[in-house]
Parts: sequence; structure tokens; C-alpha cells
Amino acid sequence: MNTVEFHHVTKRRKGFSIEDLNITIPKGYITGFIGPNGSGKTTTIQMMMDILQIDEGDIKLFGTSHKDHTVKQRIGFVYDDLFMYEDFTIKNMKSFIAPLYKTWNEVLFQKYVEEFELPLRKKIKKLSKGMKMKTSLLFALSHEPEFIVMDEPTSGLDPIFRRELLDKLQEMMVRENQTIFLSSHITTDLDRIADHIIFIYQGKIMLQKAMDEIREQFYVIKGRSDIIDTDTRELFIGIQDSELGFTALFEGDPLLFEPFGNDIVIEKATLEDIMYFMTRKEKLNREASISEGTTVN
Ligand SMILES: Nc1ncnc2c1ncn2[C@@H]1O[C@H](COP(=O)(O)OP(=O)(O)OP(=O)(O)O)[C@@H](O)[C@H]1O
Repeated sequence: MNTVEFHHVTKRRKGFSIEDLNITIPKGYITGFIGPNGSGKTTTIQMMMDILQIDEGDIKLFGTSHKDHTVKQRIGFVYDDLFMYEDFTIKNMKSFIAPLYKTWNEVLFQKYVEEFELPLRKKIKKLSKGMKMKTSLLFALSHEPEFIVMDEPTSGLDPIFRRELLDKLQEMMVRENQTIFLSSHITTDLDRIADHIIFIYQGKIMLQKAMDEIREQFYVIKGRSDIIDTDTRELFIGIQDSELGFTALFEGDPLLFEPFGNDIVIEKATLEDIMYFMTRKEKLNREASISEGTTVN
């Protein structure tokens, strides 16, 4: 069962487009959304939340159209831009937001205000970046949503609260069967808590897999450059050479490299390794096709 399904979604913006986007967010898991700056993460989230119109395709939330207003009740959306409410205090905002939700939980709201150490009577514009993010989180969690969507939730947070937040999300997912979708640049956060990963680059999905499969299938291989020939190099998704030797990303069974014995080192790849090598490969392909006079879409 999927909480979200994108079917052949296309969005064209000036100088950037997402073509034929097909992604699924499974129910009851944490899905991490990664990609370098400007890859289309916020655009995708805004399309899902119907803040941004799609040009083609369709998006289903809880099996219904994402344009259906009743589905919004079931989503907690966390983002760092509380633009509409800068002159409000948290207290003012609550009197405005709470009545919008049938499932508003005042006890939970008060509990989070204390836990997040938020000042109820200070104007939003006077709050720090991290406090604004916590405020967004406070409102999103207080109506007990079934699905939490977070756009870069950890970026403005100090490491202590970041860790507490990630632990809380994981606890909610396990205890209440929550579905959580979060975009992040901080791939180490997702290495820790994500069950599924969607990796987007230049509007294209590079990888969409369960974390268990990623852990089993992706490896970083290192060794002296002179021990591998061209055929072996072709096995890698990406490779980087330096005076110290080569470092490469490999997808598959690492037993293939057994004949090299101790001459090479095999480590499990992190999400950062995967993102780095896949992005690098794509860039090199693009450069090659530009110099050959062809274009890659
Ligand atoms: N309002 C807008 N109008 C036109 N193009 C936009 C607009 N907002 C973003 N873009 C473009 O869309 C592309 C994707 O941006 P988006 O914000 O979705 O990326 P992102 O992956 O969330 O990036 P980041 O990690 O830097 O936040 C970029 O090329 C950006 O310039």
C-alpha cells in the first residue's frame, strides 16, 4: 500500500524541467528524498502538496487525487518558510490554525511547546531559523497527521535537536505506523533512519530503493590504479583517480573482486558516496555528449 504515487508527472519551469516522474512513498515507512541543490526536491514536494500545478500526469495521495482538499487534513507539512505569518506569535497562529483541523490535539500541542522550548508570545519574525523550523514542526505534529512531509527539516537545527527529532520520527513511525517523507542534504541523517531512498538529480530519478537493498548492493572499492584494467573500470558506476589510487562505486556482488585479495579494500557505500559518484557520472556523460554534439535528456 502506498501513501503517495506520482504517475508520469511532468513539470516545466524556466530552465528546468521534471519529465515523466514516477515515484511511490510506501505507507508506514520513512522515505528519504536526496539530491544536490536545484535537483527538484522542493518542486516535487510542492507538486505533491498542490502548491505548484503539474503540467501532465497525476498524483495520488491516500489513493485519491492530490487536489482533494480533505486529504490535506491527514498531512503534516514541515518547511522552513512561515512567510504568511511573520507578524503573528505562535499563540496567534494557533487560534488560526487549530480550528482548521478536526484532529487537533491541544494536549500534544502544549507538550511540544515545552519540549521544543518555544516562546508562545514572540513574533515569528523574531525567531531564529531553527526555532521557525521547530514551530513548523509543532503545528504539523499537533494535528496528529497520518503522513508527515518535511522539506529539509534538519537544515537549520543544532545537532542535539536534530538527533532528538530523528529519534522522535523513528519512534512515531514504529509506534503509530506513521508514513514520513523527508528531503535532506544531510545524507548521514538518512543513512541512520530512512527505510527507503529516492534520489533525484536534474529532475530525473537516479535511484528509488529500499535502504536494505542499498546496503546490500552498493560498495566503495579502493586500490592502486595500476591493478585494474579497462574492463574492470567498466564495472564501476563512477571512479575517481588520484595519486593515492582509485576510489569507485560498484553495484552488485563484491565477491567479483575476490581475486584481487588484499590489493583492494571493499567498504559499504554511504548515501553520500552513492550521490557523489552517480552525480559525477551523469555530469561526465553530459560533458561527453556535449563535446560529441549530441544532447542527453
Ligand atoms: N519559483 C520558481 N520559478 C522558476 N523556477 C524555479 C522556481 N523555484 C525553483 N526553480 C528552479 O527549479 C529547479 C529545482 O529547484 P528546487 O528548489 O526544486 O530544487 P531542490 O532540489 O529543492 O534544491 P535545494 O536543495 O537547493 O533546495 C532549480 O533549477 C530552480 O532554479
